[in-house]
Amino acid sequence: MIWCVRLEDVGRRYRVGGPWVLRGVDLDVRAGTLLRVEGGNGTGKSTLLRLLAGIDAPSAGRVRGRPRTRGYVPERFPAALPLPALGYLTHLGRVRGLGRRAAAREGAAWLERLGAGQYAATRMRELSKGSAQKVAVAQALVGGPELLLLDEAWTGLDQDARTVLDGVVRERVAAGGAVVFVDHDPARLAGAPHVIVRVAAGGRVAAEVPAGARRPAMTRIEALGAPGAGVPEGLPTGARPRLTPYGELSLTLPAPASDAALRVLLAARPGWHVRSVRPLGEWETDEGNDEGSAG
Ligand SMILES: Nc1ncnc2c1ncn2[C@@H]1O[C@H](COP(=O)(O)OP(=O)(O)OP(=O)(O)O)[C@@H](O)[C@H]1O
Repeated sequence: MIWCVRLEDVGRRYRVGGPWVLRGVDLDVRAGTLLRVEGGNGTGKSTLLRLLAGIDAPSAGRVRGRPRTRGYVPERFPAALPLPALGYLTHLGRVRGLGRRAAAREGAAWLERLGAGQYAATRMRELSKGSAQKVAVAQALVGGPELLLLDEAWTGLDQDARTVLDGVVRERVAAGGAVVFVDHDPARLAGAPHVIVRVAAGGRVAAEVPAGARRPAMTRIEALGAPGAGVPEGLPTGARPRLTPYGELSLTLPAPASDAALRVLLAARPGWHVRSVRPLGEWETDEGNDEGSAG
């Protein structure tokens, strides 16, 4: 099974000699999976999400293989900005590599979908709490992040927007993204998480697969290209390519994304000859993960 980001023996404390908030944490966040993080107040759930997001660094251990595109909704969104909502989203989209028009289009679409389209031109600091939270969610979604981290992102949203966010989470996971969320409502996305991560006081973290949950279906595509060919551009989120100098390509990816990957291979010039497409066994591993970089 492929992973998207991995924590290895990670510890975090906020001052030298201070108490460990997280300690000895080993955790795989795999492509195409939904993880729910649980634990009492102050146990370190937000700290865990910040480490996964890369906006905080571990005091011990390491983080490997963080995907390039990440979206993060913090527990408290700093909304007191003088920018209009859509201007802010467009700016973020550009930071994530979209062109100006594409970034503006995507930002507007997310505002619309979350029911905040009428606030596109409103300065962020003038937004109501609920509308600011919609912008907080939209900013995490612009650019279609491979890894999405939601820290109580539903809090403050109206019921319609909560339902939209539930749907978006399911869509991201089905498209091969990984989503990690914290929410105080135990019924949030009930039955959907593939993994429950429990953070205990003292910083120990245990991950378990809930009864009845199945690993997401994965596919492996083998293809042959020209010797020396590079990895084709535009592969879907969550696709892990391994390529030999002889042009032998092995792609492991969440099953729902396999059609999109095949389209990329067939449209590429010079082309790829697809040799096989097969479902991966539920526990089959992908040894090709070792290229993950230290974070
Ligand atoms: N920037 C910081 N500086 C110092 N201590 C911090 C910092 N951030 C968090 N902490 C401490 O780390 C511990 C864990 O905090 P964290 O916010 O990660 O917990 P949490 O499980 O998300 O809590 P809650 O459920 O209340 O949101 C707390 O004791 C908190 O006071």
